[in-house]
Amino acid sequence: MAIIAPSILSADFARLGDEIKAAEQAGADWIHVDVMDGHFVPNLTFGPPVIAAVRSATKLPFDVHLMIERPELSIPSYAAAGADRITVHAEATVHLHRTIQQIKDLGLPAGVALNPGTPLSVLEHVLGDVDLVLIMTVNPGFGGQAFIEESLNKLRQLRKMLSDRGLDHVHVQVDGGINSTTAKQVVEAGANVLVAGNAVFGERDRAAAIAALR
Ligand SMILES: O=C(CO)[C@H](O)[C@H](O)COP(=O)(O)O
Repeated sequence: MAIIAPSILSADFARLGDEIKAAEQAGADWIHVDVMDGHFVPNLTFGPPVIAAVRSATKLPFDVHLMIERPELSIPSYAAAGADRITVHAEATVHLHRTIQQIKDLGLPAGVALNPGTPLSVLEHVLGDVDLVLIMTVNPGFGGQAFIEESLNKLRQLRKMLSDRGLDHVHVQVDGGINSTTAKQVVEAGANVLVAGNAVFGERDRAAAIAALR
């Protein structure tokens, strides 16, 4: 069964702790934490102090997605703030292999995210080191965008790459434009972790929203 990770980018920031608790009560598996720096993506969200402040709101894992340039400079701060897993963008660090090892050395599962325009080939020599690959199904930066259909081919190719290498245990996560229709499509194409912002926090009944995604 797919892991559902509501993205707090679409939550009410004025009530962030309560929103996270509501997502847990509604049946979420992970809390997806979107960190944006206003440089790598044209939007700015929050950093370690805010994450640390809401960490006690839930026992669910914090799945921290760093949409920031040079993540290697601040990964230890996100770990200290309470990240349970950290995903960096392949496009945002020159030393992807070293950055993955840095996350693993902190005792956390490491993920690599790819923008829609980035080919799977950048994963070729690090695939055996990662716990998760995040296929962005929109261009990162904002919630509420339309799902990019080409992502389905990318997901199928990624699942084949993993299977060919005996790496079926690696999580395949999708993020952007996921709703009850696209959820079915991405799972059929190989995704097993679904990030959803508006499809969860935009709905009054979050439990029904998460059930619909499953
Ligand atoms: O990483 C993100 C944007 O960069 C968000 O997680 C994503 O946009 C979720 O929002 P929605 O499900 O509404 O598309």
